[in-house]
Amino acid sequence: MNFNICVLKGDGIGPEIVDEALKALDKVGEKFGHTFNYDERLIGGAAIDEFGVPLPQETIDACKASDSVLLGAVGGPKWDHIEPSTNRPERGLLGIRKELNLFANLRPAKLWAPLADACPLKPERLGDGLDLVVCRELVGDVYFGKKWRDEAGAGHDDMNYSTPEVERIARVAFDMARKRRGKVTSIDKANVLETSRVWRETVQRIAAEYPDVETDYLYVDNGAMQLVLNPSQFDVILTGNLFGDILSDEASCITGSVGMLPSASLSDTKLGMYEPIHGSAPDIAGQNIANPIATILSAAMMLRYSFDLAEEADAIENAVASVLEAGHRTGDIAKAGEKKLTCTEMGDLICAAI
Ligand SMILES: NC(=O)c1ccc[n+]([C@@H]2O[C@H](COP(=O)([O-])OP(=O)(O)OC[C@H]3O[C@@H](n4cnc5c(N)ncnc54)[C@H](O)[C@@H]3O)[C@@H](O)[C@H]2O)c1
Ligand SMILES: CC(C)[C@H](C(=O)O)[C@@H](O)C(=O)O
Ligand SMILES: [Mg+2]
Repeated sequence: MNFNICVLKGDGIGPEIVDEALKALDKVGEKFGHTFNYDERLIGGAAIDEFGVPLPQETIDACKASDSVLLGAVGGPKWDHIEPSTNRPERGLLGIRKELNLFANLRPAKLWAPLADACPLKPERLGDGLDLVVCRELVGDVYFGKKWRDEAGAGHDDMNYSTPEVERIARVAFDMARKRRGKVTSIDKANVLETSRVWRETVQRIAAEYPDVETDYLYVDNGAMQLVLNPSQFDVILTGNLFGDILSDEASCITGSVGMLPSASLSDTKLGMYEPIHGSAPDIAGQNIANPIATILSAAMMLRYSFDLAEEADAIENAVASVLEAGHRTGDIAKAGEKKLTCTEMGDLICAAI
């Protein structure tokens, strides 16, 4: 089959890690007889440099015309002077999420068995290990509320959640829990925030439609603590945009590195956007040492969710497992004294294993 993918490499390590994911897709195409066509467009700082805006209309149009979008990362010190309410690189990412109505951000975090020693938690804390999905609402919350400075110079960010916005992401989480271990933990701050009260009341109502799914409610401060004290209690974490951003980075470090966590951003159509959860890592950009696994696994999620190619997605995930099993590591997951592969070498090994 033929698939058209809009490729947004972005900034920093973005181009390095996306190139490895494209190699993996090509390998899958070769093995299973598919053709993946790539339409490369600019976003983030790269788009600011070329077009003066982080999300040019032609990038939006190309994404909408594609079957799916693969993104690296945006941002970096070069553009850090630009204020958050205007055209920062990150606005390009938020903008494309909104344009494509990607309200459901799935961030699976699992500790791959060969990486047990890269996990910072003591084995007794890990219990049955870490295998959870953060189901993060992605187009609402304080991210998309009005932002302004008043005359006194105070900053304001409006935080909003409507009932329909919570309902649709809650259904995604409960449906997913049914296919997994049957548990949803909804994380909010309902003891303080009105948005979280709407969140909790709505989740409670949707939970009643899923009596077969166990539902738990935690305040986010406790949730953050539970994640490191007893991570195996979590199956699906259902949470808002801001809390999901923070909790997913926290979950990622239990897996050994933020460089291991992929994500799928989904709407109610098949057109999704797939990206690692990490950023553009300016501290290591241009050195060919970034871990490409999160991006390669994001490409696998694209095959699974946008293209319904489960066997092909399995081929990528099994290849990652076998490369880790054989002891190959990039710097972020290597132990002291272990050989550190380059980004390209890791991509090559995964392709060979596919
Ligand atoms: N989705 C995105 O595009 C996205 C996500 C997060 C941050 N950002 C942006 O990226 C820029 C840098 O942000 P930051 O430093 O807070 O977070 P970051 O995720 O870029 O980096 C945090 C740390 O993790 C390391 N790291 C990240 N990805 C890695 C990988 N694949 N392999 C090895 N190490 C990796 C980095 O070297 C750094 O030490 C900022 O402009 C931020 O806004 C973008
Ligand atoms: C860069 C930023 C806008 C983004 C977010 O906060 O959603 C990032 O941190 C992420 O996790 O994808
Ligand atoms: Mg983040």
